Amino acid sequence: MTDIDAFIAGLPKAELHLHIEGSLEPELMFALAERNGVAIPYASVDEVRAAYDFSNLQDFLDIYYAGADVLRTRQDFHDLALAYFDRAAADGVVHAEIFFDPQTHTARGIAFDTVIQGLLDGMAAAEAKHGLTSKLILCFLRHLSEEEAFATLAEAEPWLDRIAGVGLDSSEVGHPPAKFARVFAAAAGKGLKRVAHAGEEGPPEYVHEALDLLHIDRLDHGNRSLEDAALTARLARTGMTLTVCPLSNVKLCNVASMDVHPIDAMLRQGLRATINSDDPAYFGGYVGENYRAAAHARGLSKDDLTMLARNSFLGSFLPDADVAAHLAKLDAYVERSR
Ligand SMILES: Nc1ncnc2[nH]cnc12
Ligand SMILES: [Zn+2]
Repeated sequence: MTDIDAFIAGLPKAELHLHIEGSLEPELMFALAERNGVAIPYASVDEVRAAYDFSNLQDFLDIYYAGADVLRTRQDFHDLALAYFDRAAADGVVHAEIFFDPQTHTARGIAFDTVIQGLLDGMAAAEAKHGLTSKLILCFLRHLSEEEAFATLAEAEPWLDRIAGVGLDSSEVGHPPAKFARVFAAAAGKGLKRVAHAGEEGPPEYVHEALDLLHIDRLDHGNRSLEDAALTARLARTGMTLTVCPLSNVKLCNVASMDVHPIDAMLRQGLRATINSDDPAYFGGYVGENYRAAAHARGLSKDDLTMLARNSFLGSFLPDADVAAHLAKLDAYVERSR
């Protein structure tokens, strides 16, 4: 382990961009398929991993939605969540704000309540086991209609005190944020925070829409904002958090290789960038691996890494006092590491 790797391992961090369905490891996929008597189109774990070769977001999404079919019971969602939290805790994650895609499950006849109860069970178990705190963000699938998003928000109504915010994910190009302006306004009216994937594959215009029409509190990915200097300056000036996912960007061919990843350029331009894993079971690594890959390829310094971890707490939806407590622990860690 290099000095930088050891520094990253011990660095307290929050993860702000993680799709819980994207943490389904092939081993758990097989175990759940067997437990639930679900047929899957793979003969072995190696065959599953070999299928994870994507040329774009849609290639990945097709496999990701198919994989989620093994998730059937409250216990399954608990097991999925706790497996993620175990990995995250091992990487120094002390707080996680995780996405879930209820429509992927309700469309298959799995009740919204089954999904959320299982995830909440997993979150409680993680706090008891690791002291790792977490929040839930309900994502609307943008390839589905506004009407379906409103129906999902209605299903979430009994659970609103357990949901921190709403997000927007799935196929970006052709499904601009504008399509969801009214449902995001309704979510805001219910006191929910708002985040959206924008500028992952879609143009800078989608980031403008996410800001101006969805009134987002946090920007997921946002890479293509860099193509628009005025937009980049606006994001920097307003202290907007970007949840950047380096391994995802490379796996989905949005960035040609880690050697040219713009994470350091983002920091230099004053953006509040963070590092996250997106769909770690599919993209080759959890948050620690994302930090390590970016650090080695882009020559990130300990100061850069500390800034990324600091940004993860500043960009979280934790109360100010909790953020301050996390930052104090981060500072103490950095001081000890000098
Ligand atoms: N990277 C990503 N972009 C859009 N939708 C997603 N759903 C899961 N991962 C996603
Ligand atoms: Zn994502």
